Amino acid sequence: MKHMITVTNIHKQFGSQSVLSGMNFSIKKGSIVGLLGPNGSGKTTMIRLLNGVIRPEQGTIDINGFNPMTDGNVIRQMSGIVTEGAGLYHEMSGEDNLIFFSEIYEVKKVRERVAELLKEFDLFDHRHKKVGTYSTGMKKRLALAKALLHRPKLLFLDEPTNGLDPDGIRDVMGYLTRLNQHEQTTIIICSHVLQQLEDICHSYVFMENGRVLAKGTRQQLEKEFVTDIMLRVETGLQVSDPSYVGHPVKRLNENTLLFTLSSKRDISPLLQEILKETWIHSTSIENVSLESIYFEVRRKRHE
Ligand SMILES: Nc1ncnc2c1ncn2[C@@H]1O[C@H](COP(=O)(O)OP(=O)(O)OP(=O)(O)O)[C@@H](O)[C@H]1O
Repeated sequence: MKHMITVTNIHKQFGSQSVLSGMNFSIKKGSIVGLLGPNGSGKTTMIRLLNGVIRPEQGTIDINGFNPMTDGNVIRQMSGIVTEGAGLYHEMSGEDNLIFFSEIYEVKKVRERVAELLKEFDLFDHRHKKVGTYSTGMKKRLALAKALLHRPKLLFLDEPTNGLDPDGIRDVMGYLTRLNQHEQTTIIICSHVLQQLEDICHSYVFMENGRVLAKGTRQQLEKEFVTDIMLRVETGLQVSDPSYVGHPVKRLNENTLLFTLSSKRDISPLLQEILKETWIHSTSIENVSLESIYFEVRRKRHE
């Protein structure tokens, strides 16, 4: 598959502060990628470089064959961006905001496109209200609609779910998944709320202090960084040893045991062994969530 973005050895300083020091990663066309890292790790700076708003001291960026430093306008035409500020006009209605930005982006059939997006984002009934009176969720949805007016092939989202309630988060995530499936839009999401990204991202770039700590699909990261599997089993099994059929085990409460396994392949034989003796009501792997992989990556990198 072809790459939409290739970032090679990017360095960026603000005054004497080095913010990015040798960033390398690439993003496949049509994928959803999570750019993750703690506050101040340089995520927003990276997005601004990709957009051609600021320039690096060193390194190259290729976006679909274009260079943000010289072809910023082409890249802004083919991409949409949602940032914290969102750049909406609060004294204007939601609809007028979208019409205004349609002209900037030279959108064709403005009325139809604006109505379509207002409906898609559940804002049609509120289209005549001033944006200043909108709730946080409505503003976020309008910002997304604004970013999508010109049907961009590439979408940058900086903390798209900040301030949203659980329903709002689910709606935005659902919309992004559909957009990616129907239009093959490449989507880059910066966030530190890992749980929300788990279901929608195809791959991840973990950042820290302006560097890439690790990157890959969840399966790749799991393979590289998760050595032991922690399996939680709700069962009537009575164990007295610190181990059962060769696997270390710890009792968490009356009916719950935590097994440490060296691979997922150990799960079926272990459960079969338990079932010979007693019941099992549920099992779950404790340490393969995106969040625990992320902590494991950081722990291993700091060893
Ligand atoms: N225009 C600027 N001038 C000076 N310093 C800046 C500028 N923009 C960012 N920085 C600094 O660069 C560092 C990285 O900031 P950046 O906003 O890229 O991080 P981030 O990973 O997006 O963080 P957050 O999760 O808090 O949004 C911070 O120390 C910030 O203070």
